[in-house]
Amino acid sequence: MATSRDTGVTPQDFESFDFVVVGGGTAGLALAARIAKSSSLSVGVLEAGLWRPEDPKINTPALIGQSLMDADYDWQLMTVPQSESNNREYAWPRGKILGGSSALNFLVWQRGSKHEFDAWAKFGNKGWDWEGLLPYFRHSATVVPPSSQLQKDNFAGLEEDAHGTDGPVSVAFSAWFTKPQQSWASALKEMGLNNNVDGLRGDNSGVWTSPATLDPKTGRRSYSASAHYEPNRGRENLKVLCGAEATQVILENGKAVGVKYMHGGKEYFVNAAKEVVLSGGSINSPALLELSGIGSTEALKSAGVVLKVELPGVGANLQEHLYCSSSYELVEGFETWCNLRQPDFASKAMESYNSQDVDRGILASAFSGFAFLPLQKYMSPQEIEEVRKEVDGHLKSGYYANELEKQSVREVLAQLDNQSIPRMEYIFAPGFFAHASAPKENKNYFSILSALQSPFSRGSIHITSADHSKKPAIDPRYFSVKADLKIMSKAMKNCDAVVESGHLKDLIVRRQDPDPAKYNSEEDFDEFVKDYAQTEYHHIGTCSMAPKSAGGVVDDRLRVYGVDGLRVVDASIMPLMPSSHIVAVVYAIAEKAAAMILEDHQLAAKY
Ligand SMILES: Cc1cc2nc3c(=O)[nH]c(=O)nc-3n(C[C@H](O)[C@H](O)[C@H](O)COP(=O)(O)OP(=O)(O)OC[C@H]3O[C@@H](n4cnc5c(N)ncnc54)[C@H](O)[C@@H]3O)c2cc1C
Repeated sequence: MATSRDTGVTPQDFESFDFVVVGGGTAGLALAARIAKSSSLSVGVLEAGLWRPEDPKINTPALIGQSLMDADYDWQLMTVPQSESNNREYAWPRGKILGGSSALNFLVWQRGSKHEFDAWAKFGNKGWDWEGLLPYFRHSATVVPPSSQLQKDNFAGLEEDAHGTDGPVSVAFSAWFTKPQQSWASALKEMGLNNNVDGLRGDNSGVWTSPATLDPKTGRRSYSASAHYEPNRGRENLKVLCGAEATQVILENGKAVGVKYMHGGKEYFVNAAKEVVLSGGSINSPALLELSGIGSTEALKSAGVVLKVELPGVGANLQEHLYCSSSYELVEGFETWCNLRQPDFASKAMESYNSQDVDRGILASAFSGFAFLPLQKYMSPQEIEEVRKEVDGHLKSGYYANELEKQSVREVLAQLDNQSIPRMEYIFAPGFFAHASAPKENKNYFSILSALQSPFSRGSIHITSADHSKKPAIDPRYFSVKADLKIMSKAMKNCDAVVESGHLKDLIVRRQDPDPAKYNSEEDFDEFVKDYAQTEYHHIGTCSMAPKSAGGVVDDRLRVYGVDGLRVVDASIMPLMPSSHIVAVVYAIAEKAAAMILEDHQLAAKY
């Protein structure tokens, strides 16, 4: 059973603040801490989950995945059946814990392509281009450069001027690598991918080694509870109430004046003298807006909620990366995360992890091998033309819910020939990371995860009832634009070409997934993807930042249209998916939002 610690705050001392932040997750804690550090304004954070600072499942990097869909840590959400994915319901894990999804995530630290952020600005969001976000990417983290050995052996690199040197989140490179990762990177380079020394400078194309949210001093995960809450716990003007689930934002005369919440089975109200900020994440922020009467007439009517502010974009423009895995059995002689399944190996690994050595070994490691490709690297011009045609058809057919959805899709189409913007990601997993079969005992594997970076499908999230305890209907409409399926299944098929290169061939016994006895043709691979693709946990867009007329929910200062004193600050405001893992983007959004909020109250952020 997971243990938790008390933040020392009760509903009785949580009655009124200048700012009430809903959600002590990635963005919520980063924002709250920056405001509290920079001013004397008071900030109260409501978090549904508990604070678990000593939990090894959270702190130990290589134990990722162990807390997913577990009620002690996770909201345990599922999608509705996905008709284009053989009616599967996908699990959508989300952190329900202080630190939110940054406590559960896979620690990867990336930023995407600068063109994608420039597109955010193009949609009408002043100051949200790459140059406008870069200072906040820097403020959010302290990035430790790799050792010269790591640079030499594992292609790890860093251009120091692009990175933060004194931000709250600790970012560093894993010190443990499995040898086949180097061979995999060499094979991809031989196939024509560029060797990108540092993929975090706005050009993320090619093969590179990614850093992770690791604290090299402790060997632990660095996340928003450890980076933002713990160092600021003593501040008089910052209070965090855990185990408190917000159920409604209360509006008076068009202004958000506070939040109703449940704690210990009782209902309470907390007053917000200046503003309420929703940081509940891409699923819960739109749901809370709808529970509060803010959303589309249709969605609120069918849930039985009285409409207070008509805002049709709430819950629309849902975008998600998906991935699907290929697994490969390795010949004898390599060490991988699979070894951690052996009790002797695992206990020795735990000893070195606890030993305080500089290099804490395998348990302090995270995913680090990445390749980002344009479609042109594995699809023919004719196949790319078919993608264009199909998406063009959807643009004309009424498939997309609003102008922003169309604009964001048109942007991807217009840039499809720009090969510096990746559309596919390959992740090297140093272990068994597949879903169609189980690993064989005492065998080692590596896996290649093929992840769709610029989905054309758009979905939605809406509440189904006025009762906050009922789960929302999550409908990403996976593969409703079939091009998304083709782009993924062709990328998976292309993995064969990668592993058959001279660099890897002799290291592999066989491909285990997709099973070569069953999956060979292009159609077989399509079926495999439909049956086994998984969420990459990167959900965005449901409270998009864009002009209201296009379907936006917040303006470019993240203020909710039609309500005073209410903002949304989390992953849900991204109008177009970046081609990267997104936690670094969420932290940058929170840092930029804190600076804007302080500015709006005639104050300046302190770094
Ligand atoms: C399993 C997993 C793996 C991932 N791997 C990576 C990765 O390796 N790299 C990467 O860059 N990204 C990764 N991501 C994505 C990234 O971590 C998230 O996109 C990001 O953390 C989201 O931040 P957020 O602030 O929007 O939401 P969250 O961090 O999820 O925060 C929302 C918080 O609000 C709380 N909350 C919600 N509703 C209420 C309510 N009504 N009342 C009170 N509290 C509420 C939640 O409990 C939560 O703490 C992963 C995500 C998951 C789940």
